[in-house]
Amino acid sequence: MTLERFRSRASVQNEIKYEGLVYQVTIVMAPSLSVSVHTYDIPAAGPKVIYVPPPPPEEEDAIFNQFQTGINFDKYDDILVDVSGSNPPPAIMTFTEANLCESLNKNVSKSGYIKPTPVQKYGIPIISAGRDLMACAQTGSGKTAAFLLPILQTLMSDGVAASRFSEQQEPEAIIVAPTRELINQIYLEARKFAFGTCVRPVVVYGGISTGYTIREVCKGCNVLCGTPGRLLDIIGRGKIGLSKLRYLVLDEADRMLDMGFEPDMRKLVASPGMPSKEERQTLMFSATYPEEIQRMAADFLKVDYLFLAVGVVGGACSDVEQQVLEVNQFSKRDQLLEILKITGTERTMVFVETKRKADFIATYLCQEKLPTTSIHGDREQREREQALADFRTGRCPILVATSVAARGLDIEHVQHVVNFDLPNNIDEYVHRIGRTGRCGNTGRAVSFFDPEADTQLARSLVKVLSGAQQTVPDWLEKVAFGAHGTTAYNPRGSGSVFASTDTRKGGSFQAEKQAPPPVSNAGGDDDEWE
Ligand SMILES: Nc1ncnc2c1ncn2[C@@H]1O[C@H](COP(=O)(O)OP(=O)(O)OP(=O)(O)O)[C@@H](O)[C@H]1O
Repeated sequence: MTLERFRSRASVQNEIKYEGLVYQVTIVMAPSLSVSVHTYDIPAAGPKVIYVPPPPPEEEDAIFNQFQTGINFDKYDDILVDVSGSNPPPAIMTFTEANLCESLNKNVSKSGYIKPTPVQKYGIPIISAGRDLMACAQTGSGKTAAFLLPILQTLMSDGVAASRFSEQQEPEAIIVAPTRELINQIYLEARKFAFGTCVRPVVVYGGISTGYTIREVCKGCNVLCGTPGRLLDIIGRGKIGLSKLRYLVLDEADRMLDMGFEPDMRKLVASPGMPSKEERQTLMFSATYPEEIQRMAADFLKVDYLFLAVGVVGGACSDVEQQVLEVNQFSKRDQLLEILKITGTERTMVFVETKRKADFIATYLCQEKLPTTSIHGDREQREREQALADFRTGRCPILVATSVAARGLDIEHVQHVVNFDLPNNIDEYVHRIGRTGRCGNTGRAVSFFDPEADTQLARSLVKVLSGAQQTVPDWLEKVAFGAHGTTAYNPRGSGSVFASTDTRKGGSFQAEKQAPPPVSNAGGDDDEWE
């Protein structure tokens, strides 16, 4: 018998999957024992990702690089706030009342925070009191610190410290967000507030080397920030234990629970060792909460969770001047050029519907000698991070983006947002225009409304514009209420009036929307997301 024939009969083959590779181990039992190992990439995961992102800044100045508050920062105090649910703790008015420990207080001051924003005034004591929370506050109004500060405060006062000596790390907090760039931003915020303490945040997301990610986790991990896919992967590999978990935070919670991510979130809470919702604290934050998502969110929260609404749930930030132009498909490019010629080197984000279009428009603008970069789900992670860095530094003051950049990104000096293509649901619009007008600064958003494609959005657009005290063009009102012969609904009727929309009380603002969005919020490009 030849050795080959013997192998086929008497060998044992085993496949071991580890760090993005399949190790195919062949053990031949006789005539002499031999072992061979072949490796290949796990096919489903595509080519092995070897990108290791540049290390985060170490210098204090860069860590505490501040986003300057704007002239309207104090106007946040005028926004109506509603907390629903039983026995909410009283709000705090100052950071001093938050009783933060010395290091955290120092880091808050070094970040340039002088007084808390409304979502912080109400959110911090609710979280410190151990309550579950669903919080809704407008874009750019400080939701990240609203959950990070009370979590870090508890971990610091309990003397939690990262340990390098364990193969399996057991974080006290897990934070999830829908995109790589956003979770990295949250991680950098956590790292800033934890500066000089023993609490160690770590970030895990797709598109970077798994081996590198695991090594980072194994250096010690108290606050694990992750996108769902990579988070589940790391947990599945046994690198993360959940027995010490106290906090589970869903940022952009409505997105995390829509049909794109809901299965992953359910998998996460069903992971072995995950404390039940009664034993952990679950916190959800977003600027938008469709009612059907709120109802489903209750599955993840304790029955007595508190609902915090700062202003109108799903409302746009009124520091953004919104303009809607009627533009057909074929004149969009010329209109864009006109706008960009006026805005000059001011930082502008241009949102388009598809990845291909993002490349196409970015190339077109570069040919027109406008320094432009782009970000979308088909670009490699290295390119995505470079694009964002070029935009942040102003090297490329124009960023063409798909939905992947719509939520959460906090980039200073973004004065303009252009919706080259409108998204197919209004919540996505609210998030996109919220990339400007942040932290009390003013901004401007121009949207191209193509009657051929965008009519279904008209009514909710009118509602959002009037809710943010913006001028509603007559033609848009006609499109919204004329063509389809609707009711005596008055688009300006209730927009400026505060309306709480805790579904447990029965909603109002969201309920008035025409054609509620499908349960997916993703916009056109679902594979943009983690
Ligand atoms: N109390 C404060 N004082 C000064 N600046 C603050 C304060 N709170 C937050 N900021 C800054 O405001 C900016 C916006 O905050 P953040 O990104 O948390 O907003 P957000 O509400 O999460 O927005 P989005 O809905 O777009 O995710 C950040 O640069 C943050 O550092």
